[in-house]
Amino acid sequence: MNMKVACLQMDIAFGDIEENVKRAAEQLAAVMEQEPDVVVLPELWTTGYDLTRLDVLGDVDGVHVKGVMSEWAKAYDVNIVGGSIAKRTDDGVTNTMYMFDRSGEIVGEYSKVHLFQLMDEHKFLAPGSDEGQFTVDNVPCAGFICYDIRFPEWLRVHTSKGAEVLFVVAEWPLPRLVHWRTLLTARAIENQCYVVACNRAGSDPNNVFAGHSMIIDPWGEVVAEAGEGEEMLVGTLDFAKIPEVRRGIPVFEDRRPDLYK
Ligand SMILES: O=C(O)CCC(=O)C(=O)O
Repeated sequence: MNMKVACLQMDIAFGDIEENVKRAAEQLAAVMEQEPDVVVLPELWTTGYDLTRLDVLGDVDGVHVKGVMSEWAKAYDVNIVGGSIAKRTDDGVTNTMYMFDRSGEIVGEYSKVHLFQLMDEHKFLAPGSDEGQFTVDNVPCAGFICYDIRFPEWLRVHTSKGAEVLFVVAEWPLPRLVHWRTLLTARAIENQCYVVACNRAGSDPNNVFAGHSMIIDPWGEVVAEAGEGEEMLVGTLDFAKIPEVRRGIPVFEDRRPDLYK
């Protein structure tokens, strides 16, 4: 079985939700000509890192943007891994990913559990505590947000439970591009699964972002990689590769959970 995935590596207008919804809608319409099964958006794609204004910009219970993405999924008959948005509740603002199936139903929700202190996330966001497991056309998947990829044990929790595709959405800065590429590749190799990573392009008042969205196979080979600018990255996952790689090097059988979790 194959699955065609598309990452919308968009530039994000700082704090301008209306403009960002318009930009995403345009990229989505354009990429649908390639008939992907799944479309992935970047982290905080409606607001960017406008952290000091998230108490105002945050989407109350995610209702507005959930509605927009649900309509897109239905209209295009496509699964959507909805990047993340600032979700506002009485308990604070979370950096939250919503996943939709082709009928526009929400099939998953995940709030970033590792907040990135270097960019002050811990001062403005509340951490999540739930796992981001979901299925796309019956394939078990999991969602992660940016800094999460520095915590291999968190991704392993999900692959141990069967995830075959790890979707990563990010606003990863350019100065650490080498970490982005290396960590994503390592996560694919050690988990012997696909990694689909959608980063943003462009800059905000504090950072220049790396782009370089990537699709990596279970052997660690790059299926597709974007450049630094705005781009729609499309690639095909071939699920026959997962058992092939796992048969060759049976990492999951050889683990010693009696010594470590
Ligand atoms: O870990 C990094 O270097 C980048 C993380 C990040 O930018 C984020 O989590 O938003």
